[in-house]
Amino acid sequence: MSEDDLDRLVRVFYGKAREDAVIGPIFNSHVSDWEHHFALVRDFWSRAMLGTSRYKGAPFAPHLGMNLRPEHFDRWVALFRDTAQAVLKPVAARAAIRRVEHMSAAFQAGLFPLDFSKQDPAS
Ligand code: HEM
Repeated sequence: MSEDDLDRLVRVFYGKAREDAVIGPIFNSHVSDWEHHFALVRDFWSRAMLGTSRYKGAPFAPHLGMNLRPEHFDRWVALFRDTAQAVLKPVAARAAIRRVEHMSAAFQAGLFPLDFSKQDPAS
C-alpha cells in the first residue's frame, strides 16, 4: 500500500460520502475545505496503515457534537468497505476494513451509552 493508494482511497470515499443521502448532509455542513480534509484524513490513514507520523490529532473528539446516530456509522462503514475493496489490493483492503470496524465500534461505545433498560433483567 502506498501514499498514492491512500490518496485515491480518501478521494473516492469522500466522493461517495458527500453525495450520500444518509451521511452527505453531515459532511457538507461541517467540511468546507475539502482539500484540507482529504490531506488530514490521508495523513490519519498513513499513520494507521504505514506507521508515518504526519497526523498528530486524535480522531474521536471531532465527532462529538455532530448528533451522530448508529445508522450514520453503518452507512459510513458500508461505503468505506465498498471503496476499500474497489481501490486497494485484497490484503490491504481487509486490513483497512478491520481497522474501520474496530474504530466504528469504539466510537459508538464512546458516543452511545448502553441502555440497560433494553437489556434482559439479570436473573
Ligand atoms: C469508524 C468510522 C470513522 C472514522 C475512522 C473517521 C475518521 C475521521 C478522521 C480521522 C477525521 C479527522 C479528525 C481530525 O480532525 O483530526 C474525521 C473527521 C470527520 N468525520 Fe469522521 N470518521 C468516522 C465516522 C464518521 C461518521 C459516521 C461521520 C458522519 C456521518 C463522520 C463525519 C466526520 C466529519 C464531518 C469530520 C470533520 C470534522 C471537522 O473537521 O469539523 N465521521 N473522521
